[in-house]
Amino acid sequence: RFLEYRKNLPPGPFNIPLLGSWEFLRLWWTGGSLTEMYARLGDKYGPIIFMRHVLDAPIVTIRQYDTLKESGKDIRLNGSTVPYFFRLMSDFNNRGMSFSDGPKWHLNKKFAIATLGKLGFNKQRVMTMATNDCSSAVDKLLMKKGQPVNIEHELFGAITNVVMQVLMSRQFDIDDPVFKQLREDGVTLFGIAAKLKSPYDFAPWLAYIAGENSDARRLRRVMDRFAAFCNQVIEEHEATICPEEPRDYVDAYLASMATGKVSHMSKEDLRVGLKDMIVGGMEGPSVILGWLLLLTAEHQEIQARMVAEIEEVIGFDRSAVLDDEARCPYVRAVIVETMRYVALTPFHRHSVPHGATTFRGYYIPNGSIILEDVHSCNHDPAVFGDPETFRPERFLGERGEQLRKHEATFGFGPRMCPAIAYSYTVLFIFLVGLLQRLKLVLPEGAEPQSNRGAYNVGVRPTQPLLIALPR
Ligand code: HEM
Repeated sequence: RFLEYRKNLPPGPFNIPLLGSWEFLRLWWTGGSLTEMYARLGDKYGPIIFMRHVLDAPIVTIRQYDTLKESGKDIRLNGSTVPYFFRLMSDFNNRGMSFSDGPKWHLNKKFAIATLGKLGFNKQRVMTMATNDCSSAVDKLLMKKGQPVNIEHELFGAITNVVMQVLMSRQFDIDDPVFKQLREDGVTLFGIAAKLKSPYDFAPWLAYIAGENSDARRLRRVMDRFAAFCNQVIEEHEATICPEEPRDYVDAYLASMATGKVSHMSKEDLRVGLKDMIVGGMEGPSVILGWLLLLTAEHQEIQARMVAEIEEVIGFDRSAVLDDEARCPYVRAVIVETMRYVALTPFHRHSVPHGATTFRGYYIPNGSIILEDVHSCNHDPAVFGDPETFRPERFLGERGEQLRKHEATFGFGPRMCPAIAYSYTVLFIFLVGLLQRLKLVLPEGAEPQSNRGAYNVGVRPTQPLLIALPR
């Protein structure tokens, strides 16, 4: 470790041996914001910052678009199997997608992108499913008769059911105890995954003696419940599959596995990968939709401009179809601006799993945690001018198209979210479907939403209440 200190490490603040950087200690003590801390350090040290955490654990933070784009392409900086909790979430066997790496991850991800493209992520099919789910959500909101509703909760079932159909041809009632448990487990999983370091990274055996309420035991229970659920889904599919006509993602995987031509595929990999997609598919779209509607309610002038565009292009009597997305540039701009402004996952966490490496001439130690500071990219004043203002117009026209590249919510390079096109389509359908029939307002006295909401891998709205009135 001493020799490591003498290498050409990236710049960063002073580290106290074994205790790590004073900056982390202060953050832990004062409960400050990680994004603000890195904004301050970035001004001083530049786009690559080196710090140590407790027990000297190396943390390399990468900031700003150009640097992030370059590091995103470097597969050595995009591993996922160093933290103990990540290994637990990939079954300690490098399975699935979100918490695995190496050639097997690459092949599983390639399969997922290709299959989801052919199946439900085929835009027209997603549009039809989303339209139906959105329409029943609007009916439910109208039944609230102007009472403030927790919009994230109300729409969670509708938007999540679209991805559930694509993955496993299932729809759930929002009060279904299985669905509720899946959601709760997804939130717990993200909460634990957000921790920068855990004692189990240094001493995995601690997990054997940890108490019932420790993170290790809680996560183990979450994983067991996901395993039981996914195994049941897989068994049901095996009993009813018709390999020539896959109904959903699980069918497609089983059919491909049965050909025997693909050595990286197994039922265990399917189980863990399915868990990754359920968790990703539940959390991302529902939280972003909540933000989208709250910001729409807060900025009435933006809502009015969207409604005018919808009226002109689609009208109020028919649902949106495939071509409408391109014909409603302002609605699209509002969705992109929401992604940028909120920066749902302000830090993407990867790691360096197989030996030390270098980046832009700097030495990056083996086992380093790589933090991609997405917030710095989405809120770069040099690129966006007024990043703290919610201003969808910035994404209109040719300049807007150029600017979209700097919006980094879905990540960079090979580690990018596999469901980007799907997410934009579903959000478009829901936003149009809701605005065609509802006027959204904030309850009286509600505070404007802050994008510094509670951080739990993703940033959730502080107060997700709004009123839906018939239009
Ligand atoms: C608005 C919606 C969504 C947002 C904002 C979002 C965001 C993200 C982000 C930030 C990552 C990590 C990128 C990185 O580590 O660099 C990711 C990865 C992932 N997402 Fe999404 N996501 C969304 C929707 C979905 C949906 C609907 C699914 C399920 C089908 C999904 C499945 C996944 C999976 C499996 C990964 C892991 C990919 C990998 O590590 O290689 N996401 N997503």
